[in-house]
Amino acid sequence: MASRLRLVGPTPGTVGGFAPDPGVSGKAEGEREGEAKRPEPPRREVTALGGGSEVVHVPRFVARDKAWEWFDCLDRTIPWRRPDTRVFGRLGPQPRDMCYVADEGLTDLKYSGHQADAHSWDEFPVLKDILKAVHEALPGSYFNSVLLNRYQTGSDYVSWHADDEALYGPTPEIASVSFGCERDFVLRKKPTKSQAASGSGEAARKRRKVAAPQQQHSFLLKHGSLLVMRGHTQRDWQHSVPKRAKASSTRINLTFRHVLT
Ligand SMILES: O=C(O)CCC(=O)C(=O)O
Ligand SMILES: [Fe+2]
Repeated sequence: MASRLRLVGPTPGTVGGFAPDPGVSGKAEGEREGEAKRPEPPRREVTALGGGSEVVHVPRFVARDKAWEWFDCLDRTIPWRRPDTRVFGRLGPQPRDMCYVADEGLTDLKYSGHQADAHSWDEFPVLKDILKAVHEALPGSYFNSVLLNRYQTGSDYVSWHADDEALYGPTPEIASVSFGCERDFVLRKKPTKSQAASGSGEAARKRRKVAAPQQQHSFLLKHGSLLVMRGHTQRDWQHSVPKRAKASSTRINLTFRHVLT
């Protein structure tokens, strides 16, 4: 479906935490004497999903080399774990590695029957650097936790879900930074109450598809990209990172969240 896409210019010099280099002295055409040249800010694409839900995508949030430096550091130093979780009643290893970092004293994060042990930011200076870049790119935002996921191959994935736990409040902002292998990130509209009541079987799904094709949006999340979900996105939409046979290398994703205190 056609997406309602807006391209907007970000706050100059703040995106990605990469403020203009004070040493840059060349003047662009039309620039006034004494005015420092600013590097082009990364392009932002804003997709209005309707009903007060919005996604902001910054494909080149982090410069390539810096992003590889961060990838290597995260890959090597994070104590990755693959815990058992319960999906549709079945207990099994989560189909990706994870780690959770949060401010001290916050409400615990529980999902799919698993309680994530929170590490401290002080253990991982690299995460503080990435958090700083995210805060500078999103003035007014405040994140106090991050869930890290590592997808080792294209068989690793995250299934359809919404990050709609009560600890994030009714309209959470979630900032997702990706490194390494590019993967599709797909959003689909949650079924309405009457659709859900019409059944969950294959026949009901087909009936619904004919009556109203499910709204869906897909974003290719590249190395060094940022994607922000805002407003009612967690209430009204689900998201997933599907398996991809062709994805042969590791991807690391960080979702920064604000746990209400
Ligand atoms: O890996 C991603 O892009 C998304 C991860 C995600 O949705 C989650 O951790 O809740
Ligand atoms: Fe999620």
